[in-house]
Amino acid sequence: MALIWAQAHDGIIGDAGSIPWHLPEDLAHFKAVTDAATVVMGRRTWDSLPERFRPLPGRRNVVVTRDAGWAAAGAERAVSVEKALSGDTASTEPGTTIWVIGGGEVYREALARASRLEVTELDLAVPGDTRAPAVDGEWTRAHASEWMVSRTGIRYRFVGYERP
Ligand SMILES: CCc1nc(N)nc(N)c1OCCCOc1ncccc1N1CCC(C(F)(F)F)CC1
Repeated sequence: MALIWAQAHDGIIGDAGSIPWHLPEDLAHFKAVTDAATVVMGRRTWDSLPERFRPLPGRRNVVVTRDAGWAAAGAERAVSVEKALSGDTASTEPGTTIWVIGGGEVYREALARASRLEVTELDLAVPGDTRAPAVDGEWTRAHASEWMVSRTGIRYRFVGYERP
């Protein structure tokens, strides 16, 4: 299973339930990487999705929430990341990756079982209340693009990590 996120300086990924920047190139990257896969997200991330992307088109959407009464059109519910990964969700066709797409709590819960990280790094300092999980020494960097400049002027790059 893999995690994908976009972070500014200090690992900031969100502020008050939304992403405090607009980086169109990252949306395109996210769309391309997670296309046709199964995505697992926390309920707050589900709520943060723009209406037209709820559910994320062309993907199985699994929402992690302890609220047994929660339901939403286009979403499957799981009580934990563990259950989301081991339930019938995991029966997605072999070879398709399960992508954990946010937010902070779900990343932390999923990291221990992840073998791949796709991180968009933004050269941007913004205030935020949510941080990406720490990427420690167990991870090796599998790829890193050169720094690019977004049409919005933000410098960014795509970095991938792997571990056995
Ligand atoms: C893109 C934001 C993003 N970037 C990376 N690298 N990793 C993520 N985990 C991630 O957060 C996905 C869930 C939040 O997503 C959005 N939050 C606010 C506005 C828009 C979105 N997107 C736009 C693209 C859309 C499509 F279906 F086209 F992919 C899905 C919803």
